[in-house]
Amino acid sequence: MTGPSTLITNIGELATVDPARGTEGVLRDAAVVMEGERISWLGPAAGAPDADARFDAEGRAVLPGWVDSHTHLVFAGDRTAEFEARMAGQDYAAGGIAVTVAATRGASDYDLTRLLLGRAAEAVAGGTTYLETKTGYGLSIEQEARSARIASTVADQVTYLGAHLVPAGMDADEYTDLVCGGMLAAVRPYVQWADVFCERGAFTEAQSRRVLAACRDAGLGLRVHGNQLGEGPGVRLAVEFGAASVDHVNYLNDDDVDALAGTWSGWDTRGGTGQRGTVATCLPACDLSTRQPLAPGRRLLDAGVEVALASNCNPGTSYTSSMNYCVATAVLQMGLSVQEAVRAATYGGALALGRHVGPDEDGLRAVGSIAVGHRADLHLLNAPSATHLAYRPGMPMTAAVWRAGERAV
Ligand SMILES: N=CN[C@@H](CCC(=O)O)C(=O)O
Ligand SMILES: [Zn+2]
Repeated sequence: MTGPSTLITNIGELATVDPARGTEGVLRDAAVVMEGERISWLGPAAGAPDADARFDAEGRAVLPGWVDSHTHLVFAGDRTAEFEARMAGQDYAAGGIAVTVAATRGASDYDLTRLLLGRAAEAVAGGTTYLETKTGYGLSIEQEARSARIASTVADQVTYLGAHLVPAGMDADEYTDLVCGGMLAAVRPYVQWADVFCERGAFTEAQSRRVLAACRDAGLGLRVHGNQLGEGPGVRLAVEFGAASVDHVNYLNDDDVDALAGTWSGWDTRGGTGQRGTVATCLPACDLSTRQPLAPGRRLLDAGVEVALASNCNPGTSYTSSMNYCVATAVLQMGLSVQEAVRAATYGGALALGRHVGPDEDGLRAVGSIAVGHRADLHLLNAPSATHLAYRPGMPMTAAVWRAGERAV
C-alpha cells in the first residue's frame, strides 16, 4: 500500500536502532520519508527526495517510537491506598491484584473500553507507538474473555494472563485446570501470547509449567513473569519453554544469567540475525514503585542477553506508561548507556514481541527500528539528542509522534 508521502528533514540526530547499520546506527543531519504507513527512504538531508508534505525537525532528534512490550491496561479502579502503605514501608504482595479484579469485574464493557482507550492515548502521547497489553484482572472464563476481546480492539498485541492470581475461594490446582482448559479456549481468538505469574503468592513451578505447556500446545507464544520478588524458577522455566521473554528478572543468580545468555548463543547482536533467544524485560518503573532492587540490566547485557525495557503500566506496581521515564531510569540507575536504553525500549521490545523483523508487508511491518519498509513509527524529541532523555529527566521531551505514518501527537 502506498499513500501520501511526508519528508521529515533537518533531523539533528536520527537514531535508526537498525542492527544492519551496526551498533551505532545514528545518522546526523538526516531526513526520513514516510509513504503511507511505511518508511520509504532515509539518509542525508542534503540528498532527500521530494515528497507531498514536508516537516522541519529543526535540528532535533528522531527515534523509533517506543515499543512497550509489557503492560496491564485493562482494569478499573486504582490502588492508591496500597501505594501509600508501600511508601510507608509495607512490602508488595501479589494479593493486591484481587482489589483490581473486583473493580474490573464490576465495570461495564463501555467503561472498561473507555479506560483502556484513555491509557493507550496516554502512552502514545509519551512516544509509544506499539503496545502490548494483557488480561489478568478478570480471572473467570467470561471475564478473561471479555478483557481479551476489549484489549484486542485497542492494543497491537494481546497476552493471556489468566494465571495472574488464584481467585479467592478457589483451589489453586482446580483454577490452573480452568486456565489451561475452558478459559484458554475462550480467550484464544483474541490473543497471540500467554503469560504466567510464577512467584510466591501466585503460581508455583508445577502450576506454571502446566499453564505454559497448555498455552504452547494451543499455538500461543509464551512469556513469563519471573524472579520479581525473589529468586525462583521463572527464568529457568522461560528458557526451558523457549519463551520470547521473561519479565521483571530482579533476582537472578549466576545460573539464571547463564541460562538466558545461552539462549542467545546463536544470535548475532550486531547484525540482528540468527537464532533468537529469550529476551530479559526489565521494568524499572515497577522496581521503583515496589522498592525492589532494579533489575540487573547491565549484567544481562554484558552476559550477551538481549534486554527490553517496558513500562509494566498497571494499577498495582507501576501506574505509569512513560517510556521516557523508564529510559531515563535505565541510564541513571541501571548503568545502561543512552544508546543501550533507547535500543532496549524500541528494538528490544520488538524482539520480545517478535516484530523486530517482518516481511514488511501491510499489517506485518517490522517495528522498533527505522529502516526502509518498516512501519513509520517515529518519535521527535524536544531536544537535539537522545541523551537529553536522561540528562533532563522528567522534562516534556516528546515533541511529535507518527504512528504507521500518521501524525498522532
Ligand atoms: N507481577 C505481577 N503482575 C503485575 C502487577 C499486578 C498488580 O499488582 O496488579 C506486575 O507485572 O507487576
Ligand atoms: Zn506485569
